[in-house]
Amino acid sequence: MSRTPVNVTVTGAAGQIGYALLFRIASGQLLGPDVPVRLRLLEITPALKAAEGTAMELDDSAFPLLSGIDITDDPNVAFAGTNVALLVGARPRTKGMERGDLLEANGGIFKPQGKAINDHAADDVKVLVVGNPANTNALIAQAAAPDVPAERFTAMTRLDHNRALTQLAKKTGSAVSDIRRLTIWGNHSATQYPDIFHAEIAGKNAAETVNDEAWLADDFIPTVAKRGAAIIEARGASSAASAANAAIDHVHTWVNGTPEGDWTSMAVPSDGSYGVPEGIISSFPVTTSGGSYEIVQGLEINAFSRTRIDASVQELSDEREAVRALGLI
Ligand SMILES: NC(=O)c1ccc[n+]([C@@H]2O[C@H](COP(=O)([O-])OP(=O)(O)OC[C@H]3O[C@@H](n4cnc5c(N)ncnc54)[C@H](O)[C@@H]3O)[C@@H](O)[C@H]2O)c1
Ligand SMILES: O=C(O)C[C@H](O)C(=O)O
Repeated sequence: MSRTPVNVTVTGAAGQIGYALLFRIASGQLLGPDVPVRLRLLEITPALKAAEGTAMELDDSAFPLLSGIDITDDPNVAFAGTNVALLVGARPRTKGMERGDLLEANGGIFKPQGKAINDHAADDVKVLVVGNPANTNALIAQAAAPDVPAERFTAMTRLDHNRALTQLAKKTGSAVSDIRRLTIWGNHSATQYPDIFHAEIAGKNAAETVNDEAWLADDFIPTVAKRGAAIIEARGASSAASAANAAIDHVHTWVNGTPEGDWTSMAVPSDGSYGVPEGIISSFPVTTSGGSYEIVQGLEINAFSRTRIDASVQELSDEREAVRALGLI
């Protein structure tokens, strides 16, 4: 291994997603088959032993690209020199918890982590927030890191993007690899809007190919938007391997670029594009190149899409107001 290892921090490393994610990072699927990685695992103190168990299994896998593993319950240590930060650990909603309680509990996690990233991460740090509510958790972390360029803080809607690809492929009898330019707009929540009006299937417009607005409104959109809840209902636990897969996809695309003529979906700080209020972390169509991303510009938004984008963006604005009122941003 001649290259300096890339430091990758994973929070919530002993959780379900962590277990599905770490082995794929160590095998080179996150950054590439020639990029050595050093893993930093952050957990809460009671879960350190479980994280150590996972680290033992990582050792036992003898991954040629894995140059070392550090385990800690201190964010300042976990984010020291980190190049890629995957913020997975979060406080789940429990019975009787109001939305405000959930945001406040997560503020207690993401604010100090944002500050630790601000104070200790490498200059080129890229942050992906997976832990829910992902968009607003990313906003909280970003607000606590004024010295890090805001655009380095992103949240994950790639799982929604991948879910939408498969639903559309099934409906049209095509392969997921035939589909390009699909977009998830807004929040990683049930208000998200999977948009196929600019998508193409084997070069033909997807909405025209489907030609079934009732299916779009009553089947496709709710199936994608409520898929997380459907998985919880079926498994008794939230999606883990598919979420880890999407996290790998998100960072891999961010670092290595989108294919020519295609784009992906990432929740990123809005620059005001498409009427989305500046600063909220909302999902957009983005292209990536050379380790940076750009929001795709100039798409025509029809009335069907406008209503749905606005509804999801309104939810994000409300979440921003709620965390502002709690003093979290
Ligand atoms: N954005 C998405 O598409 C998406 C998809 C699936 C799941 N999720 C979310 O990802 C999160 C993790 O899911 P999971 O199934 O791995 O949950 P999990 O409960 O199995 O694991 C979470 C882990 O985070 C740890 N943790 C809690 N607070 C922490 C802190 N302050 N610092 C470090 N670690 C901490 C816990 O100890 C636990 O090990 C959840 O919020 C879930 O809702 C998001
Ligand atoms: O953890 C959840 O609430 C669901 C998760 O965000 C998912 O989309 O699978």
